[in-house]
Amino acid sequence: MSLDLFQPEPSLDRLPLEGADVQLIPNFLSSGEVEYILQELIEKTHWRAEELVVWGKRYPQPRLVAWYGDSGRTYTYSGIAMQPLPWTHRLLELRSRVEEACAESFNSVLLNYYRNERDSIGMHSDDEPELGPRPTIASLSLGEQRVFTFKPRRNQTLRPVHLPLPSGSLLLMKGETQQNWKHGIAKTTRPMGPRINLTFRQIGLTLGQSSKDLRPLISNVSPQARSMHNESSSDTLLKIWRQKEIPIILRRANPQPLLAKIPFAQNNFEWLRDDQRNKPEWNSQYKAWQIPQAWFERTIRLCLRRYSKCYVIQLHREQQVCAPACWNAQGADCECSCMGENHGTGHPGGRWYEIDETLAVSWGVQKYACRLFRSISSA
Ligand SMILES: O=C(O)CCC(=O)C(=O)O
Ligand SMILES: [Fe+2]
Repeated sequence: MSLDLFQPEPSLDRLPLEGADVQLIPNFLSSGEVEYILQELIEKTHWRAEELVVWGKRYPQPRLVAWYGDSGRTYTYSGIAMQPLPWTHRLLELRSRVEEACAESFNSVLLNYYRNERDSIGMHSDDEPELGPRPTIASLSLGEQRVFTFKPRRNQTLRPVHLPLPSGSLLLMKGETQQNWKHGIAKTTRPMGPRINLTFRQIGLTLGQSSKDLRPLISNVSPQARSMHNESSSDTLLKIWRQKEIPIILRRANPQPLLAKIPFAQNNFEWLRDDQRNKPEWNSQYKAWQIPQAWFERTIRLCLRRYSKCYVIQLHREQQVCAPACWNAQGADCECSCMGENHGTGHPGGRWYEIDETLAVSWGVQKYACRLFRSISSA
């Protein structure tokens, strides 16, 4: 094994990424160090082959993973609350070197093992609430060089940035990076050797039991398996989902159908259909009716007429500035930052509903708003 005695000084290159703070230290580890650490990590890490469950269907995750860290930092992985494995000597050594380089401290590390060119990680942001609003993530790469792609989350005028991550490099993502950009590593057709990536993170307080049964319902088909969520608001959401008095309309990302959970009545099928050409379909897994997206406004009005109250759960774009399109809206659809508070207020004749309660909940990379609608006129 050869040691590089004359490594160049690590350099800190800041990437020109708008609304982000990303730095790359190309030679954080020497090639000699990488050689034995990579082999040791491949052999000694307790790798897990995870599965993603999306709508009841299982998909193997295209890489192996492992989670190490301080005890008591529960981590929710594909709906399973997981305890980290205790730090090994090697991981502690790497952690202290990384901490020194970026003047931050970390209490956990996620390892990803990309076995070959077919392994990948889908586009995602590491924006789980437990990481805090402006997390620093230090990402150490060993082995085959793979291309790390950044794509803007909202500002579509910005172009994707492709950054090759050399073996031994340390990538630091700080500040607003996770709020404004997604990242991922695509599969390639060119054969690739093994690569291990370690992301050091500072995880907030223990989450406790996760709300497993609701999770697959509103997580979108993101290959990003790791998802942590805000437990108190997700528990409230779970209670809302389980109650049987007030109907719930859940609008997920397009093109998935709406889910309508309606208190039991013999004629629900006919009532929901209301002479439409399409038919509601019963989803026995979620005990809810699947109905077309286009029925959103009509179904809310139907529910308010019959039950006078109705929960509406839909995507919430926290960063989307509330604008005239929202104030002058006539319908119930509102994804913007006001969570429906200003919605339709500028429209003469007023709204046909009031909002009684609002709840924002993070679920994986998505944010949802749950609003309780109450009818105020003959809807
Ligand atoms: O493998 C990498 O470089 C990225 C891993 C990553 O984004 C993650 O674990 O969140
Ligand atoms: Fe990530």
